[in-house]
Amino acid sequence: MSRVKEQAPPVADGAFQVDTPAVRSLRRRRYGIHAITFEESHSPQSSRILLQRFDRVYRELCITAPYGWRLLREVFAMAPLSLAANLLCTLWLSVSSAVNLYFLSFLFSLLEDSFTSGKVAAETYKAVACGWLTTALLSVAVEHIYVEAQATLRGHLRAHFIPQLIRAGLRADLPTMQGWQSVFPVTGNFDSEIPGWSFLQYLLERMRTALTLLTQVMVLVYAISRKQSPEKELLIFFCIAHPVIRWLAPPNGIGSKDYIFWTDNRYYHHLKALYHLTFSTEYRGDLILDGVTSSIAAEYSRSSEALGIVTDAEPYPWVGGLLRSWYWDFLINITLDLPLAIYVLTLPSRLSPSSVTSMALLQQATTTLSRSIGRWGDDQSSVIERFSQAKWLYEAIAHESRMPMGTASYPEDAMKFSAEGMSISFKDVSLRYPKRSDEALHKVSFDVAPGQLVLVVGVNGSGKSSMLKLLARLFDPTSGQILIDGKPHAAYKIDELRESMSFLSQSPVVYPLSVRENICIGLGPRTDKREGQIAEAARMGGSSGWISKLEDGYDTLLQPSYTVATNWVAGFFGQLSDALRQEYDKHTKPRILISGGEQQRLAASRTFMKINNGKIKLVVVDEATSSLDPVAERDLLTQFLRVRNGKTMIFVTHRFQHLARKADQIICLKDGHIVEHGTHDELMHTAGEYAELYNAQAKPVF
Ligand SMILES: Nc1ncnc2c1ncn2[C@@H]1O[C@H](COP(=O)(O)OP(=O)(O)OP(=O)(O)O)[C@@H](O)[C@H]1O
Repeated sequence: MSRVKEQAPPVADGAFQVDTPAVRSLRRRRYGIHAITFEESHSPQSSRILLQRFDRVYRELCITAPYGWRLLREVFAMAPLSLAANLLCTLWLSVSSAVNLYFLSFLFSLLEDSFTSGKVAAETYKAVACGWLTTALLSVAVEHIYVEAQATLRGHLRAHFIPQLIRAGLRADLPTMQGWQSVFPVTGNFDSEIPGWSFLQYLLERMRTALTLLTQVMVLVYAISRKQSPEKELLIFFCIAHPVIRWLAPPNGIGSKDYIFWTDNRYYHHLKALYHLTFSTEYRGDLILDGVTSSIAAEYSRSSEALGIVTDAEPYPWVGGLLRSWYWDFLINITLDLPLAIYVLTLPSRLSPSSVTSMALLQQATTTLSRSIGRWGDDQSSVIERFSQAKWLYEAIAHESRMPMGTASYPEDAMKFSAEGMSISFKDVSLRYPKRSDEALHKVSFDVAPGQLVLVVGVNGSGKSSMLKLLARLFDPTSGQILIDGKPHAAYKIDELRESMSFLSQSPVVYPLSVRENICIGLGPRTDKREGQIAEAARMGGSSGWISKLEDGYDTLLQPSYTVATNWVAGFFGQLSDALRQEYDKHTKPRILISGGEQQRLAASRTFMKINNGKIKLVVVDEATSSLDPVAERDLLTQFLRVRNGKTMIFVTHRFQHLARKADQIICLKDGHIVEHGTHDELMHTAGEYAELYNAQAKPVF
């Protein structure tokens, strides 16, 4: 990777926003195509600033440390043996290198004695060698146990925290989940998601490195202090020079500061999109149909030329266009490699048995210490950061929906469940979505009596789906009130209210579960899901036909969430052996594509399963037949009308001829306003918006 000349930054490089007075500011840099923004602490200029910084760290620790402590206690309570095994292994691995160093220095002093006395203490040599060997064997065994102990502890954490996170995640409202990354400490990558693990690992690692360093230094000091030779001071100097220089050197790159980076280079984005288009199978069919395959290469070359030769390496902390001055790296290297050279060069003037063993000890000591210091420096995160992660985890687990939750049961009279539909009143309801300047609904008012069939019509973007989202409380109105059975919508327990509604949306999802689970997902865990009922729901939704053609029938996984992993280099470049490739094919579950119409039928079957088995008082069907053929659409609507049985039903559809005369009332929306409202005959009479939409369905285009 080559560093290229820095491009002109969009804003002048330097501090542009003071965060905490005199302590933190944001700085910007450019590195190739990337812009980087990071927090930088000012170098302390006065004791006052230093004090402020300590105060800040102290206050943050006071807030976050109790969470870390709570996490540790919880881990101890749930997996005491596993935690103890981790601690003991860490302890041994921390001191083992110092023990090795001790044996080495002991061996050297034996050698020195042998040189000066001319006698070889064979038994002592043997004892030291045995001790050394045992330590090495023990370390190998402990490494193995440590790997297992870590895996077990991760398993405990996963089993303990993920269910709690899932419950909290499901409690969150829709607007919160749209920015879930800031609320929940998950990346969406389940395979590597182990809540609390990075915190524990950090503590164990820090403990290991600190102990290693401490014991190594102690052994070295002990070994050197026992030496009789005049080079004692020289040895000490060489041993500490490297650690001290590394300590003093500024971090290479952004270091431990928080940073974000992005690229606003439009050529780069364009190239990335074209690359994705070419190699992603989902676009290939459309690319061929659109006849653009030949122009993509030319388009790529054009944009590539416009981009020029520029680095797109991601600015990780250790680069980021912020390399430290060259002399620091020079000093670090020279203090690591040169001591031995200097020592050897000056050796002839004072050659002794002690000098030879000192040389070997020096070599071993600088290498070992340097490794330990490097290990310490590798993890740039701070204690506060890790404790904050523990705080974040507990706050996420305790997360409650920001939507005010009611306490009233729904329905208040449990006996009325299936007997009567839901009554709905919208009173001057307006809705403005976040980050939108216009209102999706403006002062909408209407009443629906229990058991009525309501048709909502209007052109695209008129607010039909928004009205239904309010009913399900995906959003709350910006102003106005919604009454359900005479009570404010928000007064009810939201789960109970939603359990009595059944929604079939305009873009149904296929969950990454089996066909059977896709049909049953709306039901509570305690509901009896008999095969006959599932088959009946599939039949009513029009899914029986296509499901019967699947090899695994109802057990088919339509979107497997787990694919077989390979060491991708071998896999991608065709170097996987035939035997492994066969194994790969055997375990790879392909994604089974079903048509848009089949997806809608599957979702409809799910809705019927809920209607047949739940206590449904309201059925909402939002443009759910758009991909169905006319026969399937008619059959589906007939099925809905058959299960009506006193339930309130709301249909949103652009093809509403079948339903128009059956509807008790029709609401016609335009630009978020109700422009017409009444029965089919009344609205046709006025010859307004509704009549135009109705007649347009029958009119030929040409
Ligand atoms: N989540 C959202 N965030 C911001 N704006 C939204 C959101 N959902 C809908 N809108 C906007 O609200 C307006 C009404 O949208 P809505 O989906 O309710 O219309 P619709 O009548 O159902 O349209 P269609 O017939 O195309 O389904 C549109 O301008 C749309 O862009």
